[in-house]
Amino acid sequence: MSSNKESPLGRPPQSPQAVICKDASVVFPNDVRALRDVNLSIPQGARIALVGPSGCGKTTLLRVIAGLQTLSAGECQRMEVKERDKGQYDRRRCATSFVFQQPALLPWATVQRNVELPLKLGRRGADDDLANGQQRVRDVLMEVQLDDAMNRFPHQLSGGMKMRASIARALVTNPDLLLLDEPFAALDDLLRNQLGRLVTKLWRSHRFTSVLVTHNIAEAIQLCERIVVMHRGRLVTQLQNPLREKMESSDVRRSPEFADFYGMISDTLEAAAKSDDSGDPS
Ligand SMILES: Nc1ncnc2c1ncn2[C@@H]1O[C@H](COP(=O)(O)OP(=O)(O)OP(=O)(O)O)[C@@H](O)[C@H]1O
Repeated sequence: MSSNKESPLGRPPQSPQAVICKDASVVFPNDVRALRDVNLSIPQGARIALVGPSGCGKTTLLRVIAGLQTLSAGECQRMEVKERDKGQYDRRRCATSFVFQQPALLPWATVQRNVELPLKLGRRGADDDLANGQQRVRDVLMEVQLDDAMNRFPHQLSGGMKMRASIARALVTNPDLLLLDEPFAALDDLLRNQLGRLVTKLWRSHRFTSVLVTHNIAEAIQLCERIVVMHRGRLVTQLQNPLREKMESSDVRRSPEFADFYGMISDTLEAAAKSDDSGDPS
Protein backbone atom coordinates (compact mmCIF):
# COMPACT_ATOMS: atom_id res chain seq x y z
CA MET A 1 0.00 0.00 0.00
CA SER A 2 1.38 3.39 -0.88
CA SER A 3 1.37 6.36 1.45
CA ASN A 4 2.14 8.76 -1.38
CA LYS A 5 0.37 11.87 -0.25
CA GLU A 6 1.35 14.83 -2.34
CA SER A 7 3.45 17.54 -0.75
CA PRO A 8 2.39 21.19 -1.10
CA LEU A 9 4.69 21.36 -4.13
CA GLY A 10 2.68 18.64 -5.83
CA ARG A 11 5.46 16.06 -5.55
CA PRO A 12 5.33 12.89 -3.48
CA PRO A 13 7.12 13.26 -0.13
CA GLN A 14 8.73 9.83 -0.28
CA SER A 15 10.63 9.21 -3.47
CA PRO A 16 14.16 9.82 -2.33
CA GLN A 17 16.07 8.38 -5.29
CA ALA A 18 15.98 10.28 -8.57
CA VAL A 19 18.03 7.65 -10.41
CA ILE A 20 18.99 4.07 -9.62
CA CYS A 21 21.38 2.19 -11.90
CA LYS A 22 21.87 -1.49 -11.11
CA ASP A 23 24.69 -3.46 -12.73
CA ALA A 24 24.38 -1.19 -15.76
CA SER A 25 26.65 -2.21 -18.64
CA VAL A 26 27.04 -0.84 -22.14
CA VAL A 27 28.92 -2.62 -24.90
CA PHE A 28 28.98 -0.77 -28.22
CA PRO A 29 28.71 -2.68 -31.51
CA ASN A 30 32.48 -2.23 -31.99
CA ASP A 31 32.93 -4.28 -28.77
CA VAL A 32 34.00 -1.28 -26.69
CA ARG A 33 32.82 -1.92 -23.13
CA ALA A 34 31.97 1.63 -22.15
CA LEU A 35 30.22 0.78 -18.85
CA ARG A 36 30.78 -2.25 -16.65
CA ASP A 37 28.34 -3.21 -13.89
CA VAL A 38 27.70 0.32 -12.72
CA ASN A 39 25.72 0.65 -9.50
CA LEU A 40 24.72 4.20 -8.71
CA SER A 41 21.88 5.78 -6.72
CA ILE A 42 21.27 9.49 -6.93
CA PRO A 43 18.95 11.00 -4.31
CA GLN A 44 16.44 13.58 -5.46
CA GLY A 45 17.90 17.05 -5.37
CA ALA A 46 21.48 15.79 -5.08
CA ARG A 47 24.39 17.18 -7.05
CA ILE A 48 26.77 14.50 -8.29
CA ALA A 49 29.99 14.88 -10.28
CA LEU A 50 31.40 12.19 -12.57
CA VAL A 51 35.17 12.50 -12.93
CA GLY A 52 37.72 10.29 -14.63
CA PRO A 53 40.08 10.13 -17.58
CA SER A 54 38.99 10.61 -21.15
CA GLY A 55 37.13 7.58 -22.46
CA CYS A 56 36.26 6.14 -19.02
CA GLY A 57 32.52 6.24 -19.77
CA LYS A 58 31.29 9.48 -18.16
CA THR A 59 29.22 10.65 -21.12
CA THR A 60 27.90 7.16 -21.72
CA LEU A 61 26.71 7.01 -18.11
CA LEU A 62 25.09 10.43 -18.48
CA ARG A 63 23.26 9.18 -21.57
CA VAL A 64 22.15 6.08 -19.70
CA ILE A 65 20.80 8.27 -16.89
CA ALA A 66 18.96 10.37 -19.48
CA GLY A 67 17.45 7.27 -21.03
CA LEU A 68 19.20 7.96 -24.34
CA GLN A 69 21.53 4.96 -24.28
CA THR A 70 20.31 1.38 -24.38
CA LEU A 71 21.90 -0.91 -21.82
CA SER A 72 23.52 -4.19 -22.80
CA ALA A 73 22.83 -5.53 -19.29
CA GLY A 74 21.44 -4.28 -16.00
CA GLU A 75 18.95 -1.50 -15.56
CA CYS A 76 18.62 2.20 -14.88
CA GLN A 77 15.44 3.66 -13.43
CA ARG A 78 14.51 7.28 -13.21
CA MET A 79 11.96 8.50 -10.71
CA GLU A 80 8.39 8.89 -11.71
CA VAL A 81 7.03 12.29 -10.86
CA LYS A 82 3.53 12.77 -9.60
CA GLU A 83 2.24 16.26 -9.81
CA ARG A 84 -0.91 18.25 -9.96
CA ASP A 85 -1.78 19.57 -13.39
CA LYS A 86 -5.00 21.49 -13.99
CA GLY A 87 -6.61 20.01 -10.89
CA GLN A 88 -5.71 16.41 -11.76
CA TYR A 89 -2.87 14.34 -10.42
CA ASP A 90 -0.78 13.05 -13.22
CA ARG A 91 2.11 10.62 -13.32
CA ARG A 92 4.81 11.43 -15.77
CA ARG A 93 8.38 10.48 -16.46
CA CYS A 94 10.89 12.79 -14.88
CA ALA A 95 11.73 15.76 -17.08
CA THR A 96 15.39 15.84 -18.07
CA SER A 97 17.45 18.63 -19.59
CA PHE A 98 21.01 18.64 -20.90
CA VAL A 99 23.66 21.36 -20.99
CA PHE A 100 26.63 20.62 -23.27
CA GLN A 101 30.03 22.19 -23.76
CA GLN A 102 28.79 23.75 -27.00
CA PRO A 103 25.80 26.01 -26.34
CA ALA A 104 24.29 24.86 -29.70
CA LEU A 105 21.97 27.83 -30.11
CA LEU A 106 20.04 28.22 -33.36
CA PRO A 107 21.96 31.01 -35.15
CA TRP A 108 18.92 32.44 -36.91
CA ALA A 109 16.81 32.75 -33.74
CA THR A 110 16.97 35.36 -30.99
CA VAL A 111 17.87 34.42 -27.42
CA GLN A 112 14.16 34.50 -26.53
CA ARG A 113 13.24 32.18 -29.41
CA ASN A 114 16.09 29.81 -28.58
CA VAL A 115 15.03 29.59 -24.95
CA GLU A 116 11.34 29.05 -25.72
CA LEU A 117 12.10 26.26 -28.20
CA PRO A 118 11.80 23.36 -25.69
CA LEU A 119 8.40 24.69 -24.61
CA LYS A 120 7.24 24.61 -28.22
CA LEU A 121 8.67 21.15 -28.86
CA GLY A 122 7.87 19.51 -25.53
CA ARG A 123 4.69 17.95 -24.33
CA ARG A 124 4.76 19.88 -21.06
CA GLY A 125 5.01 23.17 -22.84
CA ALA A 126 2.23 22.32 -25.24
CA ASP A 127 -0.13 22.13 -22.29
CA ASP A 128 0.74 25.61 -21.20
CA ASP A 129 -1.00 28.51 -22.77
CA LEU A 130 1.17 30.85 -24.76
CA ALA A 131 1.18 33.63 -22.18
CA ASN A 132 2.40 31.32 -19.42
CA GLY A 133 5.16 29.99 -21.66
CA GLN A 134 6.33 33.48 -22.56
CA GLN A 135 6.29 34.56 -18.93
CA ARG A 136 8.35 31.49 -18.07
CA VAL A 137 10.92 32.41 -20.75
CA ARG A 138 11.15 35.95 -19.35
CA ASP A 139 11.54 34.64 -15.79
CA VAL A 140 14.30 32.23 -16.66
CA LEU A 141 16.14 34.84 -18.75
CA MET A 142 15.98 37.15 -15.76
CA GLU A 143 17.40 34.42 -13.54
CA VAL A 144 20.41 34.02 -15.82
CA GLN A 145 20.65 37.81 -16.26
CA LEU A 146 19.98 37.76 -19.98
CA ASP A 147 16.68 39.62 -19.95
CA ASP A 148 18.37 42.65 -21.53
CA ALA A 149 19.72 40.49 -24.35
CA MET A 150 16.58 38.53 -25.20
CA ASN A 151 16.26 40.08 -28.67
CA ARG A 152 19.87 39.52 -29.64
CA PHE A 153 21.05 36.76 -31.96
CA PRO A 154 23.72 34.22 -30.87
CA HIS A 155 26.48 35.90 -32.91
CA GLN A 156 25.88 39.06 -30.85
CA LEU A 157 26.63 37.25 -27.55
CA SER A 158 29.87 36.59 -25.68
CA GLY A 159 30.86 32.99 -24.84
CA GLY A 160 29.56 33.37 -21.29
CA MET A 161 26.25 34.83 -22.49
CA LYS A 162 25.81 31.95 -24.94
CA MET A 163 26.33 29.50 -22.11
CA ARG A 164 23.81 31.37 -19.94
CA ALA A 165 21.31 31.17 -22.80
CA SER A 166 21.98 27.45 -23.05
CA ILE A 167 21.39 27.06 -19.29
CA ALA A 168 18.17 29.09 -19.56
CA ARG A 169 16.98 26.85 -22.39
CA ALA A 170 17.67 23.80 -20.22
CA LEU A 171 15.76 25.25 -17.27
CA VAL A 172 12.74 26.65 -19.08
CA THR A 173 10.94 23.29 -18.85
CA ASN A 174 11.58 23.20 -15.09
CA PRO A 175 13.47 19.89 -15.28
CA ASP A 176 13.65 17.38 -12.44
CA LEU A 177 17.04 16.21 -13.66
CA LEU A 178 19.73 18.49 -15.10
CA LEU A 179 22.62 16.74 -16.87
CA LEU A 180 25.71 18.83 -17.53
CA ASP A 181 28.36 17.42 -19.86
CA GLU A 182 31.56 19.44 -19.37
CA PRO A 183 29.53 22.63 -19.78
CA PHE A 184 32.31 25.08 -18.93
CA ALA A 185 35.32 23.24 -20.35
CA ALA A 186 35.85 25.74 -23.17
CA LEU A 187 35.65 28.81 -20.93
CA ASP A 188 38.33 30.66 -18.99
CA ASP A 189 38.63 30.26 -15.21
CA LEU A 190 36.85 33.49 -14.34
CA LEU A 191 33.81 32.66 -16.47
CA ARG A 192 33.86 29.07 -15.31
CA ASN A 193 33.63 30.26 -11.69
CA GLN A 194 30.89 32.77 -12.46
CA LEU A 195 28.80 30.17 -14.27
CA GLY A 196 29.43 27.64 -11.51
CA ARG A 197 28.03 30.13 -9.01
CA LEU A 198 25.05 30.71 -11.31
CA VAL A 199 24.29 26.98 -11.52
CA THR A 200 24.48 26.78 -7.70
CA LYS A 201 22.08 29.73 -7.38
CA LEU A 202 19.67 28.10 -9.84
CA TRP A 203 19.90 24.80 -7.98
CA ARG A 204 18.98 26.62 -4.75
CA SER A 205 15.81 28.02 -6.31
CA HIS A 206 14.81 25.02 -8.48
CA ARG A 207 16.20 22.07 -6.49
CA PHE A 208 16.66 19.86 -9.53
CA THR A 209 18.83 16.76 -9.28
CA SER A 210 22.05 17.35 -11.20
CA VAL A 211 24.82 15.23 -12.64
CA LEU A 212 27.94 17.05 -13.82
CA VAL A 213 30.60 15.49 -16.01
CA THR A 214 33.89 17.32 -15.61
CA HIS A 215 37.65 16.90 -15.89
CA ASN A 216 38.10 19.74 -13.44
CA ILE A 217 38.41 18.40 -9.89
CA ALA A 218 38.14 21.86 -8.29
CA GLU A 219 34.89 22.49 -10.16
CA ALA A 220 33.51 19.12 -9.04
CA ILE A 221 34.31 19.99 -5.41
CA GLN A 222 32.72 23.42 -5.66
CA LEU A 223 29.54 22.30 -7.35
CA CYS A 224 28.75 18.81 -6.07
CA GLU A 225 28.11 17.00 -2.81
CA ARG A 226 29.32 13.67 -4.11
CA ILE A 227 32.18 12.90 -6.47
CA VAL A 228 31.99 9.66 -8.42
CA VAL A 229 35.37 8.54 -9.74
CA MET A 230 35.28 6.39 -12.88
CA HIS A 231 37.91 4.37 -14.67
CA ARG A 232 37.54 2.13 -17.71
CA GLY A 233 33.77 1.97 -17.48
CA ARG A 234 33.66 1.20 -13.76
CA LEU A 235 32.81 3.28 -10.72
CA VAL A 236 36.04 3.18 -8.76
CA THR A 237 34.68 4.99 -5.72
CA GLN A 238 32.17 7.56 -4.58
CA LEU A 239 33.39 10.27 -2.23
CA GLN A 240 31.16 12.48 -0.10
CA ASN A 241 32.35 16.06 -0.31
CA PRO A 242 33.47 17.08 3.19
CA LEU A 243 33.25 20.73 2.10
CA ARG A 244 29.62 20.63 1.08
CA GLU A 245 28.56 23.09 3.79
CA LYS A 246 31.16 25.63 2.72
CA MET A 247 31.61 25.01 -0.97
CA GLU A 248 29.88 28.22 -1.98
CA SER A 249 32.23 30.44 -0.07
CA SER A 250 34.66 32.24 -2.37
CA ASP A 251 37.79 31.37 -0.36
CA VAL A 252 37.02 27.65 0.05
CA ARG A 253 39.73 26.86 -2.52
CA ARG A 254 42.36 28.26 -0.19
CA SER A 255 41.36 26.04 2.74
CA PRO A 256 43.47 23.03 3.79
CA GLU A 257 40.37 20.79 3.60
CA PHE A 258 39.98 21.70 -0.06
CA ALA A 259 43.59 20.74 -0.79
CA ASP A 260 43.14 17.48 1.15
CA PHE A 261 40.00 16.50 -0.70
CA TYR A 262 41.47 17.53 -4.05
CA GLY A 263 44.48 15.35 -3.27
CA MET A 264 42.29 12.41 -2.31
CA ILE A 265 40.44 12.55 -5.65
CA SER A 266 43.59 12.88 -7.73
CA ASP A 267 45.30 10.09 -5.77
CA THR A 268 42.30 7.85 -6.51
CA LEU A 269 42.53 8.68 -10.21
CA GLU A 270 46.27 8.01 -10.23
CA ALA A 271 45.91 4.71 -8.39
CA ALA A 272 43.32 3.57 -10.94
CA ALA A 273 45.63 4.54 -13.81
CA LYS A 274 48.52 2.66 -12.16
CA SER A 275 46.40 -0.48 -11.98
CA ASP A 276 46.37 -0.31 -15.82
CA ASP A 277 50.16 -0.03 -15.93
CA SER A 278 50.49 -3.05 -13.66
CA GLY A 279 48.53 -5.09 -16.20
CA ASP A 280 45.40 -5.47 -14.09
CA PRO A 281 42.88 -6.68 -16.69
CA SER A 282 39.83 -5.34 -14.84
N1 LIG B 1 28.61 5.42 -30.13
C1 LIG B 1 29.76 4.80 -29.80
N2 LIG B 1 30.20 3.74 -30.50
C2 LIG B 1 31.34 3.11 -30.17
N3 LIG B 1 32.12 3.46 -29.14
C3 LIG B 1 31.73 4.51 -28.40
C4 LIG B 1 30.54 5.24 -28.69
N4 LIG B 1 30.40 6.24 -27.78
C5 LIG B 1 31.46 6.15 -26.97
N5 LIG B 1 32.26 5.12 -27.33
C6 LIG B 1 33.47 4.66 -26.64
O1 LIG B 1 33.08 4.33 -25.31
C7 LIG B 1 34.09 4.72 -24.40
C8 LIG B 1 33.50 5.69 -23.38
O2 LIG B 1 33.18 6.90 -24.05
P1 LIG B 1 32.61 8.16 -23.27
O3 LIG B 1 32.35 9.23 -24.28
O4 LIG B 1 31.49 7.74 -22.42
O5 LIG B 1 33.86 8.57 -22.35
P2 LIG B 1 34.12 9.90 -21.52
O6 LIG B 1 34.64 9.48 -20.20
O7 LIG B 1 32.91 10.75 -21.53
O8 LIG B 1 35.27 10.58 -22.37
P3 LIG B 1 35.64 12.15 -22.51
O9 LIG B 1 36.06 12.60 -21.16
O10 LIG B 1 36.79 12.12 -23.49
O11 LIG B 1 34.44 12.85 -23.05
C9 LIG B 1 35.21 5.31 -25.22
O12 LIG B 1 36.15 4.29 -25.48
C10 LIG B 1 34.53 5.73 -26.51
O13 LIG B 1 35.42 5.70 -27.59
